[in-house]
Formats: sequence, structure tokens, C-alpha cells
Amino acid sequence: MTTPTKGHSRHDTALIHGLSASDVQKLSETCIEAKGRAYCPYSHFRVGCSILLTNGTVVQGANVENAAYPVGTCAERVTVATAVVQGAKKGDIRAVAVATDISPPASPCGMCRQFLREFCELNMPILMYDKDGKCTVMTLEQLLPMSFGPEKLLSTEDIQHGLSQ
Ligand SMILES: O=c1ccn([C@H]2C[C@H](O)[C@@H](CO)O2)c(=O)[nH]1
Ligand SMILES: [Zn+2]
Repeated sequence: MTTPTKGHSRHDTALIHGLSASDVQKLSETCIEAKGRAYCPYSHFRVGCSILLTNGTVVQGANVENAAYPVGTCAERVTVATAVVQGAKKGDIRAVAVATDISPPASPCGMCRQFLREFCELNMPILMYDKDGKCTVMTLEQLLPMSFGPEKLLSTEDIQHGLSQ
């Protein structure tokens, strides 16, 4: 397992995870922009998320809170669910980026890590941007080791027939 890559320039980050410099630029701009659309009147903790699909499309989302506090949803789950209902399949998700107003940057909560696990490859990079736009990158597997995923429940035949997607 590699150590998290912290504070690299955009170019270094791209080299490490096989993302192009323009992919990383797109991810950083879109997750930071999405942070501005957070609905967080209770916590005032804005979280923006963007997902880069293999076809180059970006899907954005932000946290959406609720007066009944536990009903609120994290930015990561809003964004992944949006990508899924737009037709994204496992393997279509190239990278996830998250932006908050703190430093060091926030990382996806446990529930979101498991939610991502359903739809993303274990080696998918998660780019976490701090208040100054500095990026820390870790793979899903680094954030969620020994994870439980759909292939544990579904038979090989089910997976071949696409029922896992
Ligand atoms: O990774 C995180 C951590 C927190 N939140 C949201 C949930 C809630 O609206 C607010 C404070 O926890 O931030 C996210 O969207 N993603
Ligand atoms: Zn979460």
C-alpha cells in the first residue's frame, strides 16, 4: 500500500494516478464550484463533490441538509447517486473529488466510503481539496480497506449478466 500523496502540484497528482493535468483541473474546479451549491443551514459546513466519468463527463453534487438532521445527505452520496441515475455503470467512474473549507481536507465519511464501494473500483483516486485548494489523494481501497462489496453477494453468473450494475 502506498502512502497518501499530500500537497502535490496538479501535475504530480496527475502522474501518480494516471489522470491528465486537464482531468485534475476539471475535477478541482468543479468540486470547488459545487461547494457553493451546498444546502447546509444547520452545520454551515459546505461540501462540494464532482465525479469524472471515463467519457469525460463531470457530475456535480453537494451536501443537502434537513431540519430533521439525520435525513440530510452528504455531497458524495448525492453526486454518486446522480451519476448512477444518469446511467453510469461500475467502471465508468474515473475519479471523485471533494472540496471543503477546512485544512487538512475532509475525507468522505464512512457511510459515503461504503456507498462509493458499490460503484467504484478500489484503485479509483479520491481527490480531497482543502480550504486553499491543496489536494490530498488516496484511493478508495486506502480509505476503505478490506471492504465489503456486491461481488461478495452475487454469483459470477449474476455479475456476467450485469446484475451487479
Ligand atoms: O465528507 C463529508 C463530510 C460531511 N458532509 C456533510 C454532511 C453534513 O451536511 C455536513 C456536516 O457533517 O457535511 C459531507 O457532505 N461529506
Ligand atoms: Zn458522507
